[in-house]
Amino acid sequence: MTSEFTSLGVSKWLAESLNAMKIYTPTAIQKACIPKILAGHDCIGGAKTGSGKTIAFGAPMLTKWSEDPMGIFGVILTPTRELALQIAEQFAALGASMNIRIAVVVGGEDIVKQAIQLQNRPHFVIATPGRLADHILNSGEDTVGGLRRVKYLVLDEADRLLSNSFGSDLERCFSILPAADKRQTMLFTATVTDAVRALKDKPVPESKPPVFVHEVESVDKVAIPEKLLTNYLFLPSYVKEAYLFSVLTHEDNKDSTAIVFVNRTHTAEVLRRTLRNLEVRVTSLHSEMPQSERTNSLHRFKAGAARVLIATDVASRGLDIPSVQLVINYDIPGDADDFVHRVGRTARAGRSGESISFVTEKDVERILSIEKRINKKMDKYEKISDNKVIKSSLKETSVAKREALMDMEKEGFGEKRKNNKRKHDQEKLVSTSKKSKGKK
Ligand SMILES: Nc1ncnc2c1ncn2[C@@H]1O[C@H](COP(=O)(O)OP(=O)(O)OP(=O)(O)O)[C@@H](O)[C@H]1O
Repeated sequence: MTSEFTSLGVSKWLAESLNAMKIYTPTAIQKACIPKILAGHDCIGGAKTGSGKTIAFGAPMLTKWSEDPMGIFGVILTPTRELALQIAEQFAALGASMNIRIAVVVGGEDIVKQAIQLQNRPHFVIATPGRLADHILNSGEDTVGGLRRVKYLVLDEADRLLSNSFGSDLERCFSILPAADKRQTMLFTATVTDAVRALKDKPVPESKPPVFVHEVESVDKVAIPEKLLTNYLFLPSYVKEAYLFSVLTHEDNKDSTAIVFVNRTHTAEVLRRTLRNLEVRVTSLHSEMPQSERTNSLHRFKAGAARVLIATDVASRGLDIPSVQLVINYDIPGDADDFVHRVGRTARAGRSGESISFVTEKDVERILSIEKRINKKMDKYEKISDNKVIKSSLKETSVAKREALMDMEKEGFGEKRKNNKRKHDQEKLVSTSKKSKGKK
Protein backbone atom coordinates (compact mmCIF):
# COMPACT_ATOMS: atom_id res chain seq x y z
CA MET A 1 0.00 0.00 0.00
CA THR A 2 1.32 3.44 -0.80
CA SER A 3 -0.07 6.52 0.83
CA GLU A 4 0.94 10.14 0.73
CA PHE A 5 2.96 9.49 3.88
CA THR A 6 4.80 6.43 2.53
CA SER A 7 5.71 8.43 -0.58
CA LEU A 8 7.49 10.86 1.74
CA GLY A 9 9.51 7.93 3.12
CA VAL A 10 7.43 7.16 6.21
CA SER A 11 7.33 3.44 7.16
CA LYS A 12 4.30 1.47 6.14
CA TRP A 13 3.41 0.47 9.71
CA LEU A 14 3.49 4.15 10.73
CA ALA A 15 1.39 5.29 7.78
CA GLU A 16 -1.14 2.67 8.92
CA SER A 17 -1.07 4.03 12.49
CA LEU A 18 -1.60 7.53 11.09
CA ASN A 19 -4.50 6.32 8.97
CA ALA A 20 -6.05 4.71 12.04
CA MET A 21 -6.00 8.21 13.57
CA LYS A 22 -7.72 9.57 10.45
CA ILE A 23 -4.52 11.30 9.34
CA TYR A 24 -4.22 10.62 5.62
CA THR A 25 -2.75 13.69 3.91
CA PRO A 26 0.43 15.37 5.15
CA THR A 27 0.24 19.07 6.01
CA ALA A 28 2.63 21.56 4.36
CA ILE A 29 5.19 21.42 7.18
CA GLN A 30 5.07 17.61 7.16
CA LYS A 31 5.55 17.45 3.38
CA ALA A 32 8.54 19.75 3.60
CA CYS A 33 10.32 18.41 6.69
CA ILE A 34 9.76 14.64 6.74
CA PRO A 35 11.93 13.78 3.66
CA LYS A 36 14.68 16.20 4.74
CA ILE A 37 14.86 14.78 8.27
CA LEU A 38 14.90 11.25 6.84
CA ALA A 39 17.81 12.33 4.62
CA GLY A 40 19.81 13.35 7.69
CA HIS A 41 19.39 17.14 7.76
CA ASP A 42 19.09 19.10 10.98
CA CYS A 43 15.87 21.03 10.72
CA ILE A 44 14.23 24.26 11.81
CA GLY A 45 10.48 24.01 11.32
CA GLY A 46 8.27 27.05 11.69
CA ALA A 47 4.54 26.75 11.03
CA LYS A 48 1.38 28.17 12.53
CA THR A 49 -0.21 26.72 15.65
CA GLY A 50 -2.15 23.51 15.07
CA SER A 51 -0.47 22.74 11.73
CA GLY A 52 0.90 19.32 12.65
CA LYS A 53 4.47 20.00 13.75
CA THR A 54 4.50 17.05 16.18
CA ILE A 55 4.10 14.53 13.35
CA ALA A 56 6.56 16.53 11.21
CA PHE A 57 9.33 15.52 13.62
CA GLY A 58 7.67 12.39 15.04
CA ALA A 59 7.10 10.50 11.78
CA PRO A 60 10.72 10.55 10.50
CA MET A 61 12.12 9.74 13.94
CA LEU A 62 9.75 6.81 14.41
CA THR A 63 10.50 5.59 10.89
CA LYS A 64 14.26 5.56 11.54
CA TRP A 65 13.77 4.05 14.97
CA SER A 66 11.77 1.11 13.60
CA GLU A 67 14.58 0.37 11.11
CA ASP A 68 17.21 0.20 13.87
CA PRO A 69 15.77 0.51 17.39
CA MET A 70 19.05 0.88 19.29
CA GLY A 71 19.36 2.33 22.83
CA ILE A 72 17.64 5.58 23.72
CA PHE A 73 16.89 6.70 20.19
CA GLY A 74 15.57 10.23 20.67
CA VAL A 75 15.12 12.94 23.27
CA ILE A 76 12.33 15.49 22.98
CA LEU A 77 12.50 18.56 25.18
CA THR A 78 9.46 20.75 25.79
CA PRO A 79 8.86 23.73 28.07
CA THR A 80 5.88 22.33 30.02
CA ARG A 81 4.98 19.09 31.74
CA GLU A 82 1.56 18.89 30.13
CA LEU A 83 3.06 19.21 26.68
CA ALA A 84 5.58 16.45 27.44
CA LEU A 85 2.70 14.18 28.48
CA GLN A 86 0.72 15.05 25.36
CA ILE A 87 3.63 14.25 23.02
CA ALA A 88 4.22 11.00 24.93
CA GLU A 89 0.57 10.02 24.44
CA GLN A 90 0.86 10.72 20.72
CA PHE A 91 4.10 8.72 20.35
CA ALA A 92 2.62 5.87 22.42
CA ALA A 93 -0.46 5.75 20.19
CA LEU A 94 1.58 5.89 16.98
CA GLY A 95 4.10 3.26 18.13
CA ALA A 96 1.73 0.90 19.96
CA SER A 97 1.98 -1.80 17.30
CA MET A 98 5.79 -1.72 17.62
CA ASN A 99 5.84 -2.00 21.44
CA ILE A 100 7.38 1.43 21.83
CA ARG A 101 8.71 2.34 25.29
CA ILE A 102 8.67 5.97 26.35
CA ALA A 103 9.91 7.69 29.51
CA VAL A 104 8.31 10.98 30.50
CA VAL A 105 10.77 12.91 32.64
CA VAL A 106 9.04 15.97 34.07
CA GLY A 107 8.97 17.92 37.32
CA GLY A 108 6.37 17.25 40.00
CA GLU A 109 6.45 13.47 39.41
CA ASP A 110 8.28 10.69 41.28
CA ILE A 111 11.98 11.11 40.51
CA VAL A 112 12.90 7.56 41.59
CA LYS A 113 10.35 5.99 39.25
CA GLN A 114 11.72 8.13 36.43
CA ALA A 115 15.30 7.02 37.21
CA ILE A 116 14.19 3.37 36.96
CA GLN A 117 12.50 4.08 33.62
CA LEU A 118 15.68 5.71 32.33
CA GLN A 119 17.77 2.74 33.51
CA ASN A 120 15.50 0.47 31.47
CA ARG A 121 16.62 2.31 28.33
CA PRO A 122 13.34 3.51 26.84
CA HIS A 123 13.23 4.17 23.10
CA PHE A 124 12.30 7.83 23.57
CA VAL A 125 12.70 10.28 26.45
CA ILE A 126 10.25 13.17 26.54
CA ALA A 127 11.30 15.69 29.12
CA THR A 128 11.21 19.17 30.55
CA PRO A 129 14.76 20.56 30.79
CA GLY A 130 14.74 21.19 34.57
CA ARG A 131 13.95 17.60 35.56
CA LEU A 132 16.26 16.04 32.98
CA ALA A 133 19.04 18.32 34.22
CA ASP A 134 18.32 17.12 37.78
CA HIS A 135 18.76 13.49 36.72
CA ILE A 136 21.99 14.31 34.89
CA LEU A 137 23.29 15.99 38.02
CA ASN A 138 22.02 13.62 40.68
CA SER A 139 21.42 10.18 39.15
CA GLY A 140 24.30 7.88 38.28
CA GLU A 141 25.76 6.85 34.93
CA ASP A 142 23.59 3.72 34.88
CA THR A 143 20.55 6.04 34.80
CA VAL A 144 21.61 8.74 32.38
CA GLY A 145 24.44 7.00 30.46
CA GLY A 146 22.05 5.98 27.69
CA LEU A 147 21.59 9.64 26.81
CA ARG A 148 25.18 9.80 25.56
CA ARG A 149 24.28 7.94 22.38
CA VAL A 150 20.90 9.35 21.32
CA LYS A 151 20.50 9.89 17.61
CA TYR A 152 17.85 12.61 17.59
CA LEU A 153 17.21 15.68 19.71
CA VAL A 154 14.03 17.72 19.32
CA LEU A 155 13.44 21.11 20.89
CA ASP A 156 9.69 21.57 20.68
CA GLU A 157 8.55 25.17 21.24
CA ALA A 158 12.20 25.91 20.54
CA ASP A 159 11.96 29.69 20.93
CA ARG A 160 10.67 29.27 24.47
CA LEU A 161 13.33 26.70 25.34
CA LEU A 162 16.08 28.94 23.96
CA SER A 163 14.84 31.95 25.93
CA ASN A 164 16.85 32.79 29.03
CA SER A 165 14.64 31.02 31.53
CA PHE A 166 15.80 27.54 30.53
CA GLY A 167 19.46 28.48 29.89
CA SER A 168 21.42 26.55 32.51
CA ASP A 169 19.14 23.48 32.55
CA LEU A 170 19.30 23.25 28.78
CA GLU A 171 23.09 23.50 28.85
CA ARG A 172 23.23 20.65 31.34
CA CYS A 173 21.01 18.53 29.07
CA PHE A 174 23.29 19.27 26.11
CA SER A 175 26.35 18.40 28.20
CA ILE A 176 25.43 14.70 28.24
CA LEU A 177 23.97 14.39 24.73
CA PRO A 178 26.27 13.56 21.79
CA ALA A 179 27.92 16.56 20.11
CA ALA A 180 25.92 18.37 17.41
CA ASP A 181 27.74 16.54 14.58
CA LYS A 182 26.93 13.14 16.10
CA ARG A 183 23.18 13.62 16.40
CA GLN A 184 20.36 15.14 14.39
CA THR A 185 18.78 18.24 15.91
CA MET A 186 15.31 19.53 15.16
CA LEU A 187 13.81 22.80 16.31
CA PHE A 188 10.09 23.41 15.94
CA THR A 189 7.89 26.36 16.88
CA ALA A 190 5.02 28.52 15.66
CA THR A 191 7.05 31.64 16.43
CA VAL A 192 10.56 31.39 14.99
CA THR A 193 12.88 33.85 16.73
CA ASP A 194 16.43 34.90 15.88
CA ALA A 195 17.74 32.60 18.62
CA VAL A 196 16.10 29.68 16.79
CA ARG A 197 17.31 30.76 13.34
CA ALA A 198 20.84 31.11 14.72
CA LEU A 199 21.17 27.30 14.57
CA LYS A 200 21.46 27.49 10.81
CA ASP A 201 24.45 29.83 11.06
CA LYS A 202 26.47 27.39 13.15
CA PRO A 203 29.25 25.80 11.07
CA VAL A 204 28.13 22.43 9.72
CA PRO A 205 30.73 19.65 9.77
CA GLU A 206 31.48 18.19 6.34
CA SER A 207 29.98 14.89 7.41
CA LYS A 208 26.56 16.52 7.73
CA PRO A 209 24.12 17.92 5.19
CA PRO A 210 23.13 21.59 5.69
CA VAL A 211 20.42 22.64 8.12
CA PHE A 212 17.02 22.61 6.48
CA VAL A 213 14.91 25.63 7.33
CA HIS A 214 11.21 25.63 6.61
CA GLU A 215 9.04 28.55 7.63
CA VAL A 216 5.55 28.28 6.22
CA GLU A 217 4.30 31.71 5.32
CA SER A 218 0.84 32.44 4.08
CA VAL A 219 0.34 34.86 1.22
CA ASP A 220 -0.93 37.60 3.52
CA LYS A 221 1.78 36.87 6.14
CA VAL A 222 -0.84 36.61 8.89
CA ALA A 223 0.76 34.69 11.76
CA ILE A 224 -2.36 32.95 13.05
CA PRO A 225 -4.57 30.24 11.54
CA GLU A 226 -6.86 31.25 8.71
CA LYS A 227 -10.11 30.26 10.39
CA LEU A 228 -9.37 31.98 13.68
CA LEU A 229 -11.44 35.08 14.46
CA THR A 230 -9.62 37.72 16.51
CA ASN A 231 -12.02 39.98 18.38
CA TYR A 232 -11.50 42.54 21.11
CA LEU A 233 -13.75 44.02 23.76
CA PHE A 234 -12.89 47.42 25.16
CA LEU A 235 -13.87 47.58 28.85
CA PRO A 236 -13.04 49.28 32.15
CA SER A 237 -10.58 47.24 34.25
CA TYR A 238 -12.79 47.16 37.38
CA VAL A 239 -15.64 45.24 35.73
CA LYS A 240 -13.69 42.56 33.91
CA GLU A 241 -15.26 39.68 35.87
CA ALA A 242 -18.77 40.82 34.91
CA TYR A 243 -17.81 40.96 31.23
CA LEU A 244 -16.22 37.52 31.44
CA PHE A 245 -19.35 36.02 32.96
CA SER A 246 -21.51 37.74 30.32
CA VAL A 247 -19.36 36.47 27.45
CA LEU A 248 -19.22 32.92 28.78
CA THR A 249 -22.98 32.75 29.33
CA HIS A 250 -24.00 34.56 26.14
CA GLU A 251 -26.46 32.51 24.08
CA ASP A 252 -23.79 31.83 21.42
CA ASN A 253 -21.10 30.76 23.93
CA LYS A 254 -22.97 29.09 26.75
CA ASP A 255 -22.15 25.60 25.49
CA SER A 256 -18.69 26.42 24.11
CA THR A 257 -15.51 24.93 25.47
CA ALA A 258 -13.27 27.86 26.38
CA ILE A 259 -9.82 28.68 27.72
CA VAL A 260 -9.46 31.97 29.62
CA PHE A 261 -5.86 33.19 29.82
CA VAL A 262 -4.69 35.40 32.68
CA ASN A 263 -1.25 36.82 33.48
CA ARG A 264 -1.06 35.86 37.17
CA THR A 265 -1.81 32.74 39.22
CA HIS A 266 -3.71 34.81 41.80
CA THR A 267 -6.11 36.05 39.10
CA ALA A 268 -6.59 32.45 37.94
CA GLU A 269 -7.60 31.41 41.43
CA VAL A 270 -9.98 34.35 41.95
CA LEU A 271 -11.66 33.72 38.61
CA ARG A 272 -11.96 29.98 39.11
CA ARG A 273 -13.69 30.51 42.45
CA THR A 274 -15.85 33.38 41.22
CA LEU A 275 -17.10 31.43 38.22
CA ARG A 276 -17.63 28.32 40.32
CA ASN A 277 -19.81 30.40 42.67
CA LEU A 278 -21.75 31.45 39.58
CA GLU A 279 -22.26 27.78 38.65
CA VAL A 280 -20.03 27.73 35.60
CA ARG A 281 -18.31 24.33 35.17
CA VAL A 282 -14.76 25.64 35.55
CA THR A 283 -11.28 24.39 36.34
CA SER A 284 -7.79 25.91 36.27
CA LEU A 285 -4.18 25.28 35.34
CA HIS A 286 -1.22 27.24 36.65
CA SER A 287 2.27 26.65 37.96
CA GLU A 288 1.39 27.01 41.64
CA MET A 289 -0.90 23.98 41.62
CA PRO A 290 0.59 20.62 42.66
CA GLN A 291 1.27 18.45 39.60
CA SER A 292 -1.45 15.95 40.53
CA GLU A 293 -4.02 18.78 40.52
CA ARG A 294 -2.65 20.14 37.23
CA THR A 295 -3.02 16.74 35.58
CA ASN A 296 -6.43 16.16 37.07
CA SER A 297 -7.67 19.57 36.02
CA LEU A 298 -6.52 19.12 32.42
CA HIS A 299 -8.19 15.69 32.28
CA ARG A 300 -11.47 17.15 33.53
CA PHE A 301 -11.30 19.83 30.87
CA LYS A 302 -10.39 17.43 28.06
CA ALA A 303 -13.16 15.06 29.09
CA GLY A 304 -15.73 17.87 29.13
CA ALA A 305 -16.37 17.66 32.89
CA ALA A 306 -15.36 21.34 32.97
CA ARG A 307 -16.16 23.55 29.99
CA VAL A 308 -14.01 26.52 31.01
CA LEU A 309 -10.29 26.35 31.80
CA ILE A 310 -8.70 29.35 33.50
CA ALA A 311 -4.98 29.24 32.76
CA THR A 312 -1.72 31.12 32.84
CA ASP A 313 0.80 30.82 30.02
CA VAL A 314 1.71 27.36 31.27
CA ALA A 315 -1.17 26.26 28.99
CA SER A 316 -0.45 28.63 26.12
CA ARG A 317 1.87 26.39 24.12
CA GLY A 318 1.33 23.20 22.25
CA LEU A 319 -1.74 21.86 24.04
CA ASP A 320 -3.92 20.15 21.47
CA ILE A 321 -7.53 20.01 22.67
CA PRO A 322 -9.71 19.87 19.55
CA SER A 323 -12.92 20.78 21.42
CA VAL A 324 -11.71 24.30 22.33
CA GLN A 325 -13.82 26.79 20.36
CA LEU A 326 -13.13 29.99 22.26
CA VAL A 327 -9.99 31.56 23.73
CA ILE A 328 -10.40 34.62 25.94
CA ASN A 329 -7.45 36.84 26.79
CA TYR A 330 -8.75 38.13 30.11
CA ASP A 331 -5.36 39.81 30.49
CA ILE A 332 -3.33 40.85 27.47
CA PRO A 333 0.10 39.19 27.38
CA GLY A 334 3.19 41.40 27.39
CA ASP A 335 4.83 39.38 24.62
CA ALA A 336 3.08 39.29 21.24
CA ASP A 337 4.39 35.75 20.58
CA ASP A 338 2.53 34.55 23.69
CA PHE A 339 -0.64 35.95 22.11
CA VAL A 340 -0.01 33.85 18.98
CA HIS A 341 0.40 30.68 21.06
CA ARG A 342 -2.57 31.41 23.34
CA VAL A 343 -5.12 32.01 20.59
CA GLY A 344 -3.65 29.02 18.75
CA ARG A 345 -5.29 26.71 21.29
CA THR A 346 -8.36 26.98 19.05
CA ALA A 347 -8.81 26.77 15.25
CA ARG A 348 -6.41 23.80 15.06
CA ALA A 349 -5.96 21.36 12.18
CA GLY A 350 -8.13 23.43 9.81
CA ARG A 351 -11.04 23.87 12.24
CA SER A 352 -12.56 27.28 12.96
CA GLY A 353 -12.30 29.08 16.30
CA GLU A 354 -12.73 32.42 17.98
CA SER A 355 -10.67 34.58 20.32
CA ILE A 356 -11.76 37.59 22.35
CA SER A 357 -9.21 39.89 23.98
CA PHE A 358 -10.27 42.08 26.91
CA VAL A 359 -8.69 45.47 26.34
CA THR A 360 -8.57 48.08 29.10
CA GLU A 361 -7.25 51.59 28.94
CA LYS A 362 -3.81 50.25 29.97
CA ASP A 363 -3.52 47.69 27.18
CA VAL A 364 -3.66 49.83 24.06
CA GLU A 365 0.12 49.70 23.40
CA ARG A 366 0.17 45.92 23.79
CA ILE A 367 -2.70 45.49 21.36
CA LEU A 368 -0.97 47.62 18.76
CA SER A 369 2.19 45.55 19.00
CA ILE A 370 0.17 42.32 18.78
CA GLU A 371 -1.66 43.56 15.68
CA LYS A 372 1.69 44.40 14.12
CA ARG A 373 3.06 40.97 15.03
CA ILE A 374 0.12 39.02 13.58
CA ASN A 375 -0.25 41.43 10.65
CA LYS A 376 -3.96 41.69 11.24
CA LYS A 377 -6.35 44.20 12.84
CA MET A 378 -8.65 42.78 15.48
CA ASP A 379 -12.43 43.21 15.16
CA LYS A 380 -14.71 44.68 17.78
CA TYR A 381 -16.76 42.04 19.60
CA GLU A 382 -20.30 43.28 19.13
CA LYS A 383 -22.33 40.70 21.01
CA ILE A 384 -21.96 42.28 24.46
CA SER A 385 -23.14 45.79 25.14
CA ASP A 386 -22.15 47.80 28.23
CA ASN A 387 -25.72 48.22 29.38
CA LYS A 388 -26.47 44.57 29.16
CA VAL A 389 -23.42 43.66 31.23
CA ILE A 390 -24.23 46.15 33.91
CA LYS A 391 -27.86 45.07 34.10
CA SER A 392 -27.42 41.36 33.95
CA SER A 393 -24.19 40.38 35.64
CA LEU A 394 -22.48 43.13 37.56
CA LYS A 395 -24.27 42.55 40.84
CA GLU A 396 -24.06 38.75 40.90
CA THR A 397 -20.43 38.67 39.80
CA SER A 398 -19.38 41.14 42.45
CA VAL A 399 -21.10 39.06 45.14
CA ALA A 400 -19.48 35.90 43.79
CA LYS A 401 -16.07 37.56 43.66
CA ARG A 402 -16.38 38.87 47.21
CA GLU A 403 -17.19 35.35 48.43
CA ALA A 404 -14.27 33.96 46.45
CA LEU A 405 -11.85 36.45 47.99
CA MET A 406 -13.16 35.77 51.50
CA ASP A 407 -12.75 32.02 51.01
CA MET A 408 -9.24 32.49 49.70
CA GLU A 409 -8.33 34.54 52.73
CA LYS A 410 -9.89 31.97 55.09
CA GLU A 411 -7.98 29.18 53.41
CA GLY A 412 -4.78 31.23 53.44
CA PHE A 413 -4.30 31.10 49.65
CA GLY A 414 -1.81 33.97 49.78
CA GLU A 415 0.04 32.25 52.64
CA LYS A 416 0.28 29.01 50.72
CA ARG A 417 1.68 30.92 47.77
CA LYS A 418 4.23 32.65 49.95
CA ASN A 419 5.27 29.37 51.58
CA ASN A 420 5.46 27.65 48.22
CA LYS A 421 7.60 30.48 46.91
CA ARG A 422 9.85 30.27 49.97
CA LYS A 423 10.15 26.48 49.52
CA HIS A 424 10.77 26.91 45.80
CA ASP A 425 13.47 29.53 46.43
CA GLN A 426 15.15 27.25 48.97
CA GLU A 427 15.03 24.29 46.59
CA LYS A 428 16.44 26.45 43.82
CA LEU A 429 19.26 27.56 46.14
CA VAL A 430 20.10 23.94 47.08
CA SER A 431 19.95 22.84 43.45
CA THR A 432 22.09 25.80 42.29
CA SER A 433 24.70 25.10 44.94
CA LYS A 434 24.69 21.39 43.96
CA LYS A 435 25.01 22.38 40.32
CA SER A 436 27.95 24.67 41.00
CA LYS A 437 29.59 21.92 43.10
CA GLY A 438 28.96 19.53 40.20
CA LYS A 439 30.81 21.89 37.87
CA LYS A 440 33.92 21.91 40.07
N1 LIG B 1 -1.71 15.50 8.27
C1 LIG B 1 -2.66 15.73 9.17
N2 LIG B 1 -3.97 15.64 8.82
C2 LIG B 1 -4.94 15.87 9.75
N3 LIG B 1 -4.71 16.18 11.05
C3 LIG B 1 -3.43 16.28 11.43
C4 LIG B 1 -2.34 16.06 10.52
N4 LIG B 1 -1.19 16.22 11.19
C5 LIG B 1 -1.53 16.53 12.47
N5 LIG B 1 -2.86 16.54 12.62
C6 LIG B 1 -3.62 16.88 13.87
O1 LIG B 1 -3.60 18.28 14.00
C7 LIG B 1 -3.59 18.64 15.38
C8 LIG B 1 -2.51 19.68 15.65
O2 LIG B 1 -1.24 19.11 15.48
P1 LIG B 1 0.00 19.52 16.41
O3 LIG B 1 -0.42 19.48 17.85
O4 LIG B 1 1.16 18.73 16.00
O5 LIG B 1 0.15 21.06 15.99
P2 LIG B 1 1.38 22.04 16.19
O6 LIG B 1 1.73 22.56 14.86
O7 LIG B 1 2.47 21.35 16.97
O8 LIG B 1 0.71 23.19 17.07
P3 LIG B 1 1.35 24.15 18.21
O9 LIG B 1 2.17 25.18 17.51
O10 LIG B 1 0.16 24.73 18.87
O11 LIG B 1 2.17 23.26 19.12
C9 LIG B 1 -3.41 17.35 16.16
O12 LIG B 1 -4.65 16.96 16.69
C10 LIG B 1 -2.95 16.36 15.12
O13 LIG B 1 -3.35 15.04 15.42
